[in-house]
Amino acid sequence: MKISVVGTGYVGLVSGVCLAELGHTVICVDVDTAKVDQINRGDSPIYEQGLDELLQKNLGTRLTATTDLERAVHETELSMIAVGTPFDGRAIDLSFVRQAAEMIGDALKTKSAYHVVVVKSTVIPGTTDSVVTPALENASGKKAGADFGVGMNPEFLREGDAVADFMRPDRIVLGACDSRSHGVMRQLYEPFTSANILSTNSRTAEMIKYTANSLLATLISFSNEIGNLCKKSGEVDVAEVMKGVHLDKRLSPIGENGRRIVPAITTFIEAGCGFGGSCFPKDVKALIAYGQSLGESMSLLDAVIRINREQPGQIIAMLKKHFHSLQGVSVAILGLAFKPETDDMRESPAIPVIHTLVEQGARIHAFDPVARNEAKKLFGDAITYAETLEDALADSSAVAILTRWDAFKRLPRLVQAMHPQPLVIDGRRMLDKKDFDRYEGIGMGERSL
Ligand SMILES: NC(=O)c1ccc[n+]([C@@H]2O[C@H](COP(=O)([O-])OP(=O)(O)OC[C@H]3O[C@@H](n4cnc5c(N)ncnc54)[C@H](O)[C@@H]3O)[C@@H](O)[C@H]2O)c1
Ligand SMILES: O=c1ccn([C@@H]2O[C@H](COP(=O)(O)OP(=O)(O)O[C@H]3O[C@H](CO)[C@@H](O)[C@H](O)[C@H]3O)[C@@H](O)[C@H]2O)c(=O)[nH]1
Repeated sequence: MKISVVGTGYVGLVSGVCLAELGHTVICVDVDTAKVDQINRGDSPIYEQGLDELLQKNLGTRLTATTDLERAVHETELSMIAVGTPFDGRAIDLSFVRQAAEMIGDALKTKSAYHVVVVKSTVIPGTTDSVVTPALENASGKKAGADFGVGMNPEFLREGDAVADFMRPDRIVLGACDSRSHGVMRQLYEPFTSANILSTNSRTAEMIKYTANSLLATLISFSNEIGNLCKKSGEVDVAEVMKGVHLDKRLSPIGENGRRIVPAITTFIEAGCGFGGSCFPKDVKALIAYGQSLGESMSLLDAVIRINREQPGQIIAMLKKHFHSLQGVSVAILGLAFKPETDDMRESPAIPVIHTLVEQGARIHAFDPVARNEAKKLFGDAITYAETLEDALADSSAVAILTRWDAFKRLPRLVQAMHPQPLVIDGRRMLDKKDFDRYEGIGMGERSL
């Protein structure tokens, strides 16, 4: 199938490259000439495991990039809109989606063959039907359903695992205005014979995406609230508590052989220093705003966001337990991006942690295996940036782990060689307390083993 993907950010580029790998012919379109040129050189503008290899493998044969949206629409059967939908504090900003739809509609004006337009961006329920479809109809002078198809296909990939998630989807949600559009959209994913495909209307597809992210964010804030309580209640460890809770057969069913089926919920229950990234904070806030615009209080999701906003403060509180003042204290911060395997700093818990520590006079030596350049754009000279884990630890009085990078598992050996050992603050509960002289873990009560 011939596909054009409009927007070459995380979602657009990963989708375009992976669809080409599946055998489709893909034209990636972006308004950003520098990005387009970079893609055409075989160099991905984003850091994502395995993406460069697949890009280089398919480039020039099944994959090309361009700024010429009109040509891309004319040469393909389906266009995917994968542009940003930032949250402006009150509602999601649909200007990029609207603009992309108008540009596609303009191109459809001079195209006689049937074309399907699919929204892949995360948009609030009703957007595809009441914003995208009218924009396409007005610009093209044609009628949705009769002259062209429209659909909504939310994306569930995780940054850092985006290629693997796209290539092995656990579900594909297809919303569309009619069965013809549904049929064309199904062809996109024909190679995925074992994925669950849920066909519905666009409004439901839009709601599924927000609900999925809101549930995961809720699980995290729930674990963090319980973790903060465990921390204060003595010999209690949130990791053990969650294990005990999730052995409930209603959460982790038992199969016919008497063994547990893959536990239903084993992830997103890890207490930590909070969730970040370009999706959870934005999507939960957007759903709250949408719900409140319809008269719903959305109080549960409001609490999810409030707990998350306060959670990085746990790192500061643990440090303050050990240092009378943070003035002049040398702190190694490990992990700057919002999670491992990405250089994405958007809404990273490291941002409030570092700003607070700098305000209180601490000296920060920060290390992240891939996010150093992105972090420099945010913190400039206010902190120093280590090249290696060893370099970050040198002369530190405290070490705070903010993301779960595998590389940080070397920490016990490195810390044990230091005299005196720095205080270790484990914001992701990835290390063993027993390996350190002085250790504080999120959600781990004072005297827990
Ligand atoms: N990042 C993720 O992990 C993720 C996962 C699932 C869903 N989403 C959703 O997917 C959407 C895109 O997110 P992203 O992170 O890929 O965004 P992004 O900001 O990384 O990329 C958007 C791209 O669209 C381009 N663009 C804007 N207007 C354009 C136009 N008119 N024509 C062509 N290109 C245009 C921009 O130049 C940019 O390259 C958002 O709605 C987001 O919520 C993101
Ligand atoms: O038990 C956990 C799991 C995650 N996190 C944090 O949650 C955030 C988000 O993590 P993750 O979900 O792995 O990353 P994203 O790339 O933001 O992916 C989410 O957001 C995407 C964009 O909508 C969706 O497509 C994905 O399905 C959804 O998992 C990160 O800051 C993690 O540190 C925790 O604190 N505890």
